[in-house]
Amino acid sequence: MLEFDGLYKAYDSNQVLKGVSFTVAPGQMFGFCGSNGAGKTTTMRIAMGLARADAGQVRWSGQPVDEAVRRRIGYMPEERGLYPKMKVGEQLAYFARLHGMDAGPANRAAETWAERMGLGERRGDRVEKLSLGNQQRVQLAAALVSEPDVLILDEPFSGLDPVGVDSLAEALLEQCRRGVPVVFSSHQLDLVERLCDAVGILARGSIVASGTVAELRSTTAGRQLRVVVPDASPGWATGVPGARIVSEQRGDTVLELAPGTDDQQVLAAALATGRVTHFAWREPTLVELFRDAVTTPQEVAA
Ligand SMILES: Nc1ncnc2c1ncn2[C@@H]1O[C@H](COP(=O)(O)OP(=O)(O)OP(=O)(O)O)[C@@H](O)[C@H]1O
Repeated sequence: MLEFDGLYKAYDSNQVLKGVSFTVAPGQMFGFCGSNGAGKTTTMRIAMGLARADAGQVRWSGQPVDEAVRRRIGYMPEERGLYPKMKVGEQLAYFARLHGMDAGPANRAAETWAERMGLGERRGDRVEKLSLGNQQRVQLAAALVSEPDVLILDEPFSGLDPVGVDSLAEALLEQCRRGVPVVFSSHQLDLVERLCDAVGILARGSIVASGTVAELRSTTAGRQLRVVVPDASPGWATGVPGARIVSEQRGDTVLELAPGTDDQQVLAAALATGRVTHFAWREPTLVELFRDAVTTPQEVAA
């Protein structure tokens, strides 16, 4: 288990982290979300020993993460960290050696990962000659080349084209299948929703929502119903008891139903205004859950 336990961090008077706690199980893909400046990078940097927490601890398998443990962590920093003049293959082998691999296996792993990230033909090129997206792939390969026990990746998908996203996603899912806990930060919430078994949303210095996307959905305040009545008179749902109109656009209405409200009453009201072509409960997307979590004043721990 990778545990982030009660992390506090202030930069001068800016109290960035106020008790950040979450756990990532072996084989779990954890999406770490939060607005710009919420403290995701700071949290990851603390795990990697690049920033010091004022309080709290990061543990792996019950042990505080120290330099020896960090050698077993594949990390992708937000600021990236490649040597521009070094060739792709040499660079990957170098990172593998840094993590303790011998020369032979390091060279083989470099070859394998260059190939897997679609960089096979660029192995002999200097990194600075590559496009930004391809440099990103090298950076990812550098995090994966030592077959780490844990992966901590700061916005690994940013800047990748759809093919790059797919090859990285597949590589990460494979790591999860090997039992590696993977935590990555991202603003691409559709991707997080698609890939992650668990999500943590950081806001106001702590995790305000965490769990599977299904769990986050079950803790949202109201249930939403989408009703389409193409010929409806505007505002038809205004008088339906327990229903609040969230949006209404040319007969396409989203309603939030208070607990205990009978959806059949809503259906009857809809039928009374015209022909109903769509009537279904609507699952909030992660984007909507995120907006809700970062704007809700009280903290919602799941
Ligand atoms: N070295 C530093 N010195 C002073 N303040 C810092 C330092 N590093 C980060 N901060 C501040 O800490 C806060 C959190 O920044 P951080 O980079 O961790 O957020 P983030 O969630 O990763 O944001 P983003 O999504 O924009 O990358 C910000 O207010 C930032 O200005």
